[in-house]
Amino acid sequence: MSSKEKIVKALSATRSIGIPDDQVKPILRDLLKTYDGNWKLIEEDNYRTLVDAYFEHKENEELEGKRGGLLHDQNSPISLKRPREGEQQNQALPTIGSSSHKSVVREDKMSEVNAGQETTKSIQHGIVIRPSENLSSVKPISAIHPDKNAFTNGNMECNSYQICSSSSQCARPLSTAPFQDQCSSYISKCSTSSEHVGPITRDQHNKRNKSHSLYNMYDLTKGAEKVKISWVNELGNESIPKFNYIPNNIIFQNANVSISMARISEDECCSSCSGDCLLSSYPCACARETGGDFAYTQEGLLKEEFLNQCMSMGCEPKKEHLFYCEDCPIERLKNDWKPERCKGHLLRKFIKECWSKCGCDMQCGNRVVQRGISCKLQVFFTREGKGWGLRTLNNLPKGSFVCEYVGEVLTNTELYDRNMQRTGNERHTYPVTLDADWGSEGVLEDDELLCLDATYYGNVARFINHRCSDANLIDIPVEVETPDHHYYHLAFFTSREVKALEELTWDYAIDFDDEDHPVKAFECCCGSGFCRDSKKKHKEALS
Ligand SMILES: C[S@@+](CC[C@H](N)C(=O)[O-])C[C@H]1O[C@@H](n2cnc3c(N)ncnc32)[C@H](O)[C@@H]1O
Repeated sequence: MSSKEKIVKALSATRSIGIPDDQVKPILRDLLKTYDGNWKLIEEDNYRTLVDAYFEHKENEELEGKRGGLLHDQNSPISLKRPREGEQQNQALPTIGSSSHKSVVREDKMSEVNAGQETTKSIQHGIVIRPSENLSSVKPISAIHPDKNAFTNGNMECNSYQICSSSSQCARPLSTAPFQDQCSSYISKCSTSSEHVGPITRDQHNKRNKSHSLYNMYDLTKGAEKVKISWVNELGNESIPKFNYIPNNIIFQNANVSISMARISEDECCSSCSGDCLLSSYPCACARETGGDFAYTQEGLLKEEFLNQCMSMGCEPKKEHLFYCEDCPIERLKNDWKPERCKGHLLRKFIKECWSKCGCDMQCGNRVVQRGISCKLQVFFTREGKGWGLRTLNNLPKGSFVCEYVGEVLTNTELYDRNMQRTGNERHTYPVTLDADWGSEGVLEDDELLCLDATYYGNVARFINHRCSDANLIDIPVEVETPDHHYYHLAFFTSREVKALEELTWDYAIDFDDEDHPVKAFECCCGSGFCRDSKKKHKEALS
């Protein structure tokens, strides 16, 4: 069917429920723009997205009319105007959608944190530092055994309640309450809620979508990223969960992240460079971390060799990639009075990007992650029972940067404390440990080890679901402003070519068979032929 025919069909569907063509046309034009011309998403469910968008638009128009303001100009019926870069950062952070499963703890925490956010003082590349006095209502850290959270993962370190920031397999799941068995409830929810046939009426729409906001649907970042990120639920009524979108990490309270020019030596930057370091005749100091060769190609992709090395290190780490500590806290946790010898901790490969002390410009080819998301992404409700997921709307070549994992920077102790306050009813968890450089720092105490928690504040990466072994994303640690690797950025790159509309997935490195772990892992619905969740496979075999 030609585009013209598709438009005629769409207009006749909306006309049949009384929506005038001239009013729906600009909405359709905007949806096509947002979905990158993907008609499938508009046609599905008898043009439900289009009808929803129309009613949302109408509601917003009425609201604005009441307030005496104009929502948009006539040429742009759905105004998606975003602030220019930089404008957003000193504003209150945007809140998304509404959660159908709120917890008291979460609500309390949100208001506490919101109180602090208004007085954000300084914003430094990648990290917004908030004065701790604004967060004085947040519960102080209780005395916790330093190793209470730490668990062994074969030859790797992980912390309980956290996703391993490594593609290696862990011998223990790193799960918290939301990692509990949720698949079945999701599936039953989906199958009952997707029965809508025919375009919906305004009343139906109002009842169902009270909390939807057209603006959120078009861009869940609310202008915080360079690109808009839309979200859709093609299966039911559930709205996107409530969280505050932040494009850069924010320190929660006690995390020791020291960013200073003085700490960056001349050897650790390229102050004499200019323009684009990738074009210079010899690699500058910033390529030293990656063996004298930049990790990126001039097209902005990760170099194949570097990517393959990272992937194979994760799957089958060699002895030289492992750090063995003398008094391993992980082994000590298992058997305090007679600990076994350390099994080794993976020393991961880092990318090092140029930064503010370097002489090159922002368009330098060695500044990919810090420039932020540039591909077209969409958050969608998955069919398999995993909740929300992330997909790409464009084909992505192997080695493409997708996004960084962004959240609040917490110490492991703070995360433990936060987890203790959870109700246990949360469906999903969003913490990641920054433990890629275990070896060089020696054994870290829990109030030194850093984590990222995207539960309340995070970016689009919080929607990336797990897939066992053959996920299409790999997480790679990236040094930007802190040469010591205690704090770093965690960036996702495609590990192979990914086609438009494919879900983007990441191997959380969970061991689903670990019966001893105090918290049950979620039942894996990844659908991979290499799925490690044997219980799930067993269930499927029986049915
Ligand atoms: C980082 S969140 C991912 C986004 C989440 N699906 C959502 O709706 O917000 C991690 C949570 O997603 C769910 N999840 C991720 N991968 C899954 C999988 N393969 N099977 C089942 N649930 C999964 C689990 O509940 C997990 O705690």
